[in-house]
Amino acid sequence: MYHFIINLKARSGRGKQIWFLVEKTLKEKGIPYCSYFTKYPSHASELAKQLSLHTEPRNIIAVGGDGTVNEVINGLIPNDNITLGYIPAGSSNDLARSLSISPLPLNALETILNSKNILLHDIGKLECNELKRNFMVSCGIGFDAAICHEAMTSKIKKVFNKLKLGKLTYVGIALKQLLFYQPQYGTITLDNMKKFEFSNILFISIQNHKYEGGGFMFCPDAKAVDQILDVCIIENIPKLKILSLLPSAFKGNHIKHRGVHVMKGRQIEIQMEKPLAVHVDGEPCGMQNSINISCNPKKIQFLTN
Ligand SMILES: Nc1ncnc2c1ncn2[C@@H]1O[C@H](COP(=O)(O)OP(=O)(O)OP(=O)(O)O)[C@@H](O)[C@H]1O
Repeated sequence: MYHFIINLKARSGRGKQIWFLVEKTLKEKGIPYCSYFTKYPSHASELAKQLSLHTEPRNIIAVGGDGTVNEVINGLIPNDNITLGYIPAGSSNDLARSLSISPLPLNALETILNSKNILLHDIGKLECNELKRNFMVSCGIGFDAAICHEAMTSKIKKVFNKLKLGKLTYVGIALKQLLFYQPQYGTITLDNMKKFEFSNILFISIQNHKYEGGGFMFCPDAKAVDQILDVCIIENIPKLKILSLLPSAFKGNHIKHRGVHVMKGRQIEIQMEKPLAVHVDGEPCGMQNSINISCNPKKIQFLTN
């Protein structure tokens, strides 16, 4: 049985059009399904939790953006009876990009209905004080998270999304953040062994997948099945140079630049001088100066081609 958790508000309402198409096809094909609509932020977590408490096999399909999938995996209790599928309906869709899930909803639906392979997908885990949040794609601290924080409350994002210009909002917010952002001293410790110090960190991104932030290939070598996290640190680069560096990250060519460091680890500990914005899968997680990141030992079964 397919259980769809749908965020109709994703991409400023585009989720609604996408669900209309998907539901029409399910009805035409006579496929049994249940649908649940998110009514408020974090509702997807509650729905996923309730669905995963049952013992019979269930396919839980998230329809929305990366934020919706994030909420689903934060509620889901992974077990052998649960498989997760995804129909992208967001504005950045980094999960779909990384897993080569079609941006066309009916193609993504076909993949789910005809799925022959189950991918055992890693789940990243961010911990700081009381806070514990899982992630599918990435988490980050600094400049990139500050953009997520601002985008979440941006009225312009809603307008631009409706005009199918959602990415322009992020460009505008990124330019503004870059202008005022103060790079900071911080340390990163890998696997409780290797400690690195950086004097002027712009941001640190910790990733399961190679893409994040709407198509930036910050960690070209990341794989979401190896229980290893890839880390990209951008430090000590003049602001004007950042402007030329970021476009090169769409193809992963940023890693050749001085000031870009890519590393891997199973246990990542980050200490910053002052609290900075933190995100998981683009969802804000407050201001923190000390975070720990690792992979959950339990993976999630993901429906793929
Ligand atoms: N009914 C609702 N009303 C208001 N907000 C909601 C509702 N349902 C879910 N949300 C919130 O919508 C937010 C954004 O969802 P999502 O990330 O799926 O879409 P997006 O931002 O358009 O896409 P992307 O993350 O790919 O850019 C999430 O933070 C979630 O908590």
